[in-house]
Amino acid sequence: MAKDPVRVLVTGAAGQIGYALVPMIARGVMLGPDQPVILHMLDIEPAADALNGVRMELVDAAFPLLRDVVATTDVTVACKGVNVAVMVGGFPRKEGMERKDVMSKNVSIYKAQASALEKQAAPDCKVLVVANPANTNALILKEFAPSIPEKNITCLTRLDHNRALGQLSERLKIHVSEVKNVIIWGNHSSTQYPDVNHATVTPANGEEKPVRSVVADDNWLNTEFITTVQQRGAAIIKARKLSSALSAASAACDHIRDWVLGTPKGTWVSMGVYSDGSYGVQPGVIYSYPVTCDKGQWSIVQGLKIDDFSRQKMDATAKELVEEKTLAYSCLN
Ligand SMILES: NC(=O)c1ccc[n+]([C@@H]2O[C@H](COP(=O)([O-])OP(=O)(O)OC[C@H]3O[C@@H](n4cnc5c(N)ncnc54)[C@H](O)[C@@H]3O)[C@@H](O)[C@H]2O)c1
Ligand SMILES: O=C(O)C[C@H](O)C(=O)O
Repeated sequence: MAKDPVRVLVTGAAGQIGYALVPMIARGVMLGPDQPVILHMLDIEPAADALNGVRMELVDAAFPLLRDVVATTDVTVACKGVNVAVMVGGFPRKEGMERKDVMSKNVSIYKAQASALEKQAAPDCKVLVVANPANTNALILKEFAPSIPEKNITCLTRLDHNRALGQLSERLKIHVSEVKNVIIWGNHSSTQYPDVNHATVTPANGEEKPVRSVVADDNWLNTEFITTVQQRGAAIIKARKLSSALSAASAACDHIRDWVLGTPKGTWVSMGVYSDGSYGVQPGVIYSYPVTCDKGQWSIVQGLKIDDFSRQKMDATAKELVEEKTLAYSCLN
């Protein structure tokens, strides 16, 4: 018997990420090849024509899984009954801008959209915030939508996680699927800490080994690898004059797919989630942790050994998140 369709909201759907993301969702990349979807697309009035163009292309693409499309500039209509909300709408960083520069514009959007989601979305709606500053936008959304369970509000650090896997696979000249269990700790910003201390490499038909021993270059792992992953967003902006879009859309699909359908046994992924104090991170910020997912619920991987190098980097990114939170509230006053 065919499954009931799932309603997926994409805000900022007329933008770059939106344009890459909606066909992926309509093809089953996010929720599976047997899961029909109804796409809800929201953008603002100046982008209404472009949004209608995207809607027309979705019709023209004749996706078998796509049951309906709602394309609107009305946030109440957009959020009605949605089961998954991917919040991409906002203003992206341009070359030369720091992420803090987009803070004031974007946190006010997330405060306003929090109440629409709270009132209109399905009670079990899973929310993924992509727009920057992603962790702090997600925190504002959580704080202004108190009836949405906090476990249902997350932000995207899967792109950073995938970038770390990509760097290791390039360095080792192996396929990316042979590397797993990197961790992105903290903020989706240049203070994030990409940690390889628990990551492993498993060659086809080979034995699983720690990434550190296979790379055999601690200096590279502790310096260039980290800064390359931290600065990758800026490098893409410099090269494209636009921020990353196809990789962000793909990572958003990975994030929701693993959350809904589960992570493979023995594998964790990185997600920005509301801190419960795990690993000495203060509660009250959305911090990226290693998580496993089962039956639609994520859990933080516990008990990993943290050395002094990691501790200092995990604390630095937590400190930035606390500062961002203060700055966000000052922008809202
Ligand atoms: N977390 C990540 O890994 C990650 C990666 C890449 C980009 N981003 C962020 O994602 C966001 C989107 O990037 P993009 O390149 O698609 O930008 P974009 O400018 O191409 O698209 C953003 C869209 O949002 C719309 N928008 C603005 N205000 C809105 C509102 N109040 N409601 C609904 N829609 C609204 C705009 O009209 C535009 O169509 C940016 O904030 C960017 O920095 C995050
Ligand atoms: O860094 C940015 O502003 C863009 C985005 O968050 C990215 O990581 O590519």
